[in-house]
Amino acid sequence: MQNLSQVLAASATPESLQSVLNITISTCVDISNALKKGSLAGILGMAGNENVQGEEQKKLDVISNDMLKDALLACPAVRAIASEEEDDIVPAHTDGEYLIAFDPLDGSSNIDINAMVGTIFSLYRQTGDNPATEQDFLIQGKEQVAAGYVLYGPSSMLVLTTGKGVNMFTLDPDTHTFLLTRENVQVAQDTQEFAINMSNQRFWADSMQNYVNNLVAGKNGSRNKDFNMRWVAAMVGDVHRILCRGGIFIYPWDNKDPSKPGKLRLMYEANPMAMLLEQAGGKAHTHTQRILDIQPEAIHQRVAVILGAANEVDKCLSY
Ligand SMILES: O=P(O)(O)OC[C@H]1O[C@](O)(COP(=O)(O)O)[C@@H](O)[C@@H]1O
Repeated sequence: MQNLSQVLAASATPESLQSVLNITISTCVDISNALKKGSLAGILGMAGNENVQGEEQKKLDVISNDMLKDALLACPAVRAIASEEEDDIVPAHTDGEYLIAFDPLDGSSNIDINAMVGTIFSLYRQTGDNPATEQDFLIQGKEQVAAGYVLYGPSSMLVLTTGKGVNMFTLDPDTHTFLLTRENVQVAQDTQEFAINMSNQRFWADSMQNYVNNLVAGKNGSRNKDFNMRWVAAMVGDVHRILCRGGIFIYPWDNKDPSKPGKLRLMYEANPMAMLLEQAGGKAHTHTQRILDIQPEAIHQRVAVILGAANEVDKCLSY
């Protein structure tokens, strides 16, 4: 079975990009090992601070962020980093080639119940003579040179694209290496499985309420087929299910806080997942545009997300 380095070399991935990916992913192996210890290592529970999003940080949000930050700032190919847990971007090496944005621990509400969580990352190639600024990160998602996530579940899995399809790797706990277990993943065009937090239904736009009501109506409704629902409460887990067996994932706009266009963050949640879905033959949109075409305005910008099976995303948008 091929390991990650062999797959990256075989796909002619530039060595400098390989170095950033290898450091990111080997740090995820350390995070995976830490997670396995859980409360034995005293790493569960709250950290006692709030992040720039106004969310209470979990201890593991901070621990995983510090592990990735320290490892990436020490990598000469890294120009700067941006993280869900960092207020501002952090410049690294001015002569570095890559900007990396990451969500160190996605699905934080699942940590203390021992459910699925993950690390999501997005890379851009950019050089410059001056230390990087936030402005340097505001690049459309379609310019990403790599995107992926590590899912910490029953097994730890890496799902990665460098723009040449999507591959899945499984962590061998004995050798601590990711081995290729599924190549060139493709998502079915149609589906009968949807993922959305139904408890927010009364806050959605009428169009979204109509769309979801028709899913729930199943055979008795205009869709003439039954739909199943799943909600992992960790985007990384819901997207992984869709890459494995299809489906649609939606975190729509809602009027709980009309000032926010959505809950999920563009740079280190929506963009990397959108690149993975499109590389796997799926689609990823907000209510109004393709996510990878969005011109970012801020590092922690939020967007609505509708992604998954291409025909079902089109159906949802038709509402
Ligand atoms: O709590 P809700 O409304 O179900 O939202 C769950 C969503 O929020 C998130 O947990 C947000 O991510 P973080 O945990 O990184 O803040 C997503 O992973 C998930 O899809």
